[in-house]
Amino acid sequence: MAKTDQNRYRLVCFIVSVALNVFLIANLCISRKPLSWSTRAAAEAEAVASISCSGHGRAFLDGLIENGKPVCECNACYGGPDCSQLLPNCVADADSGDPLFLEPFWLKNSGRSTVVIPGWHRMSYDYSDNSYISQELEKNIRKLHAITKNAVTDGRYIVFGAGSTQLLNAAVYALSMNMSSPAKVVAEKPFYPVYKEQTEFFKAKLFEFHGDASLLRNGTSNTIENVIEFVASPNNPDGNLKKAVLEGPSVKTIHDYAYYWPHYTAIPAPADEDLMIFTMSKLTGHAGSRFGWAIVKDKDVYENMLKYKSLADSGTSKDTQLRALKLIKVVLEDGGQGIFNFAYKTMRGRWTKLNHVLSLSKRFKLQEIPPSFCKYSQTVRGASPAFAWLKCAKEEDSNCHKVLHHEANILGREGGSFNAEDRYVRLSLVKSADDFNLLLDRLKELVSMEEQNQLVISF
Ligand SMILES: Cc1ncc(COP(=O)(O)O)c(C=O)c1O
Repeated sequence: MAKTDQNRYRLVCFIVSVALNVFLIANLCISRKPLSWSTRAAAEAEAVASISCSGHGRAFLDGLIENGKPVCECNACYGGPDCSQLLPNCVADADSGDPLFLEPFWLKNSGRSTVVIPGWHRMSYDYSDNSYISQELEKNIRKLHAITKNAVTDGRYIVFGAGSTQLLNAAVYALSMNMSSPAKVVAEKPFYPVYKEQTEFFKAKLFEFHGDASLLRNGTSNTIENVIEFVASPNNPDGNLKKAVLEGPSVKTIHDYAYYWPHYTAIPAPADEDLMIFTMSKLTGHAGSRFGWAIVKDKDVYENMLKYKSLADSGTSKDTQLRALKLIKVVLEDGGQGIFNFAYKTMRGRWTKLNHVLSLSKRFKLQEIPPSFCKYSQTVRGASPAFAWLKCAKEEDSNCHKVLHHEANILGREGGSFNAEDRYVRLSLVKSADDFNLLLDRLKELVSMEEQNQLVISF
């Protein structure tokens, strides 16, 4: 190389190296820039998180304050200032479907899932496109279904609701608006009680609750007109994957997919129905945030649901939408692996333990759900339902809820609430570990009493 070329080469190297150093130092300075207005919020959040409630409760920023500190809110059956005391003779409450089993996942992922909401955040009724819906959230919901392989969203409209509860009724309104006579709203038993309760409570000229769908199926064909059928799959209470029992030109179906997540069921294929409803409550466990969404094929139905939403509450809270966006982004970060593995392992573990305890009983029978192939995990998966649908097998135990309550201090939900026989009782498996462990202990005692009684009889 000639001397002048060598000098030119050295000069270029020198300039590149100086530029690189300037860039790196500038970057370092920017990333080290101290936070300003958000530090106070972060300090408050960390202070409340550091309050110890013995692992049996939690203190919250908006909880009651005593001696200048938020107080511990204890899990059921625990008390005392730090929730360390187990309360004697406390009822094992397995009634509600409060999905607190997911709380440990979010405690472990506090950093990734925290949102800071400044006082000026989205004060308007609308987003800048004059809608009530965050486009970014809608985009991420579509991605979520694509990675989970549980629903088709291409070419569909999405409506947000205050939980899926609100969307269930919005869907009944929207579907019944174009029917020639009041819609008969039905569901095959056993069904989620809110379908009946809500339809009857919001009584309108457009629709009425008509009971069990299978009774209509068995009737004459002209009764299957202007019908709206609710189908929950997996079903609440029994965890079965279900299809509509009615079909025909004037039958509309609302597919409630609250539990169609890898936590609770194998995903056999993406759902591809005209009207599908999902909820954050059972996906991330944030029932308190009240966020659900409907995926709708028909434009008129979508617009009627939007109209319902606009008149009911002028759109879903922007704070809720921001939180939902953050949580869904955490789910998406690792393709769902983190939350879906945690949730499936927890639910599967609970189901296995429950089966083990009840396999020793002749008096109580659990529903059977066979293993099946899951498109999400690409494996065959054993059952992991959200609820146990327990049957009292003995003739005289005709009210299973009463049997559990009187003999074992367990609170379930009567079969009758689901339009089924009271010989069945639903036990929630999605609550906190404290709730589940107490339920399991009480069932163990009940089954061991059965074994002792049998020993006495055989002597
Ligand atoms: C089958 C079913 N659908 C809908 C809901 C309502 O959920 P949310 O209003 O919290 O979205 C529930 C809640 O338990 C449910 O079990």
